[in-house]
Amino acid sequence: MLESVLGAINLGTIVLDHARRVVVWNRWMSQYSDLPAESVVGQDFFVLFPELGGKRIDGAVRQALRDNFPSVLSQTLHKAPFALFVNAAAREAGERMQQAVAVTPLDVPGLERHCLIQITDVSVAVHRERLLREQALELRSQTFSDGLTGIANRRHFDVAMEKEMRRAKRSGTPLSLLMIDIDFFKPYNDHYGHQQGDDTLIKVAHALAAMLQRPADLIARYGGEEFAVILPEMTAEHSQVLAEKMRERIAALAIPHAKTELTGYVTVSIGLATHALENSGDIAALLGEADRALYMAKGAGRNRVVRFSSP
Ligand SMILES: Nc1nc2c(ncn2[C@@H]2O[C@H](COP(=O)(O)OP(=O)(O)OP(=O)(O)O)[C@@H](O)[C@H]2O)c(=O)[nH]1
Repeated sequence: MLESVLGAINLGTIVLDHARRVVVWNRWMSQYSDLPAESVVGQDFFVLFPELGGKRIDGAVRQALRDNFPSVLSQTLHKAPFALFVNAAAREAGERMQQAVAVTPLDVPGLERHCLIQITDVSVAVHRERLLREQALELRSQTFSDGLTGIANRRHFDVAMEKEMRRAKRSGTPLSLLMIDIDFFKPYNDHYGHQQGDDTLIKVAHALAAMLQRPADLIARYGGEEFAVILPEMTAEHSQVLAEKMRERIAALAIPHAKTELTGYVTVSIGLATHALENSGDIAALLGEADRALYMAKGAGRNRVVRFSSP
């Protein structure tokens, strides 16, 4: 009965005696290792499988036999200690079965202590776990990026802004913010249609994003056709130079705009504000200042950069 059970059980079962010789090697082990019981029983386990010598399993067997101490091998550290393959194709490709291994001391009446090694196939669980992890990463990136343009979304902007404002205050470095808005975008949409409006938003977003070179610089889609750029450790003067280049770059894209009152091409207006040590304030104040500068750029004729200065 016990032999039948051992043969049918869906688990690798190995028993070693006190001298680490194989006593039991069940059918599951033969099937996935391609080694029949006859070829292994009676032999020193670690001579049969020299690659396991000195590894965690070696220590676990030693602990079980000598100290009567059971172990479960960490699945993350020891994914596939045994050369077991789910099928011939996997063997061919060298892809080992993912394994969970437990080593348990076994007291056999009248004999010295033995140890039992149990191996479970966890390939399916590991695969599922990997999928879940990938999905989690994907979801995370979706919650932080704008679905249309692929740049950071408003939530990402808010998180980055908090972080950069804290950093600026701590280190006493300046923090600049640009607010960029496409000019006459409503008439653009009305004339060319929403789909082409979307395409233009994407082009503008990508052209602006390509101009940022430092890792901490961040461009986000702040609203419908409005972008915000966080520029840590950048003075008002430098930010103004960059903003001017951005404005020129969008004009140079030469995206036709039949309904603009300006150049005949898509243009942007940019408001700029900087907080430095002396006026380092809160996020709402910085946003308000950049917004006010953008409003002034619009009022002054659009297609221009305006730097906030206190009245
Ligand atoms: N295609 C498209 N249009 C959008 C999107 N989000 C906002 N808009 C449009 O952007 C336009 C914004 O227009 P307004 O803010 O009124 O201003 P404007 O026409 O750009 O004029 P000024 O900003 O004063 O130069 C509106 O027509 C919105 O429908 C979007 O995701 N896709």
